Amino acid sequence: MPESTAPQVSSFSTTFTPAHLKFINAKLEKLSPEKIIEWAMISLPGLIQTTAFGPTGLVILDMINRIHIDNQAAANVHPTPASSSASEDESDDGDHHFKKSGYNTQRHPVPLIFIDTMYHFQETLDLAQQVQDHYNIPLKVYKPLNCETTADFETQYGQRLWETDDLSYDYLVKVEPGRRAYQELGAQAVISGRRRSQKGDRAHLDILEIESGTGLLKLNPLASWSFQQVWTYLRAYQVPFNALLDQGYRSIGDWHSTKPASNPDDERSGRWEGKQKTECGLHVDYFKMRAEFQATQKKKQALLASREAAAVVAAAPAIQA
Ligand SMILES: Nc1ncnc2c1ncn2[C@@H]1O[C@H](COP(=O)(O)OS(=O)(=O)O)[C@@H](OP(=O)(O)O)[C@H]1O
Repeated sequence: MPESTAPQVSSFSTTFTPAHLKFINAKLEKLSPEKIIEWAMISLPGLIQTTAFGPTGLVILDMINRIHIDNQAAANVHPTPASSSASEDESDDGDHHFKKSGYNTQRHPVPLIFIDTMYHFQETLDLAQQVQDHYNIPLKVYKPLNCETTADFETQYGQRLWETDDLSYDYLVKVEPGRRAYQELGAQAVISGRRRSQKGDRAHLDILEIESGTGLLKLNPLASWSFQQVWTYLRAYQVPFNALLDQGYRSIGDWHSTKPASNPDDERSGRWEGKQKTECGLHVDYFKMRAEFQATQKKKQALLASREAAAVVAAAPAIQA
């Protein structure tokens, strides 16, 4: 049974009371997303961004890069462009390179993680590469435990696990790898691309949340934006985006649970179509999810054991005869 080590408790957020959180959120509500992100980059230790390269996450990523560039410029830092030769460096001053090369030559200041469920669209995987090239960022990819390929996953858990045991599927492909990422990177605060206009559980999303039990901070800097605002930003700043958006997709997850949006007023209407489900588990109570997963595994093991015992009993008369 895949297990991460016990979830760490964020030492930073343990100093927050509910009153502190309310106060901070009231302040954050008055800030633009850029200012929220800037505040987080300065104030929150162990800050990382988790993204499936949805339109919201791409806006956030672009904003982080712009803030980083501005900060470097303000601090008069002159990074060496990855592509320039030594002789060019001698003839031009650093500032010239900085302006000429733009943010493609900057080191990304907030670690970026992507959970590869093994069932993403090829368009999403292509975009992941495009984004890394565009921003010159080292992407940290996390996969289901002990799985390099889809075949590895299916050897361990069977084919189309989402049809037979949706909860275990979500835990194995998203929740556990995500938690492993947070542990390994020492994350204390995680930026996500959720927005209130995505409706469902997200309709009343706070900008800053504290995960119960672990104290992990979750920051949703674009909580107040509409899809249209996100889209306008992407086009205005020429941010790379998923080719599936041009085919009517609005929210993009695994290929087997994602379709173009069926309702133009509900951007997540193409996710888990025909099911009650609205979340993959990444943003629900971690301990509850883990407990349910463990209970399901126990039941499966008990069932297997009783089937094996029944088979032994059934074979017994044949052996005696
Ligand atoms: N596979 C994967 N890897 C890393 N991070 C992920 C992943 N799936 C979801 N997320 C994070 O959740 C944000 C909302 O995603 P979705 O609207 O697609 O919903 S869901 O999480 O799949 O239910 C999503 O926002 P974006 O950054 O806009 O993609 C991420 O912050």
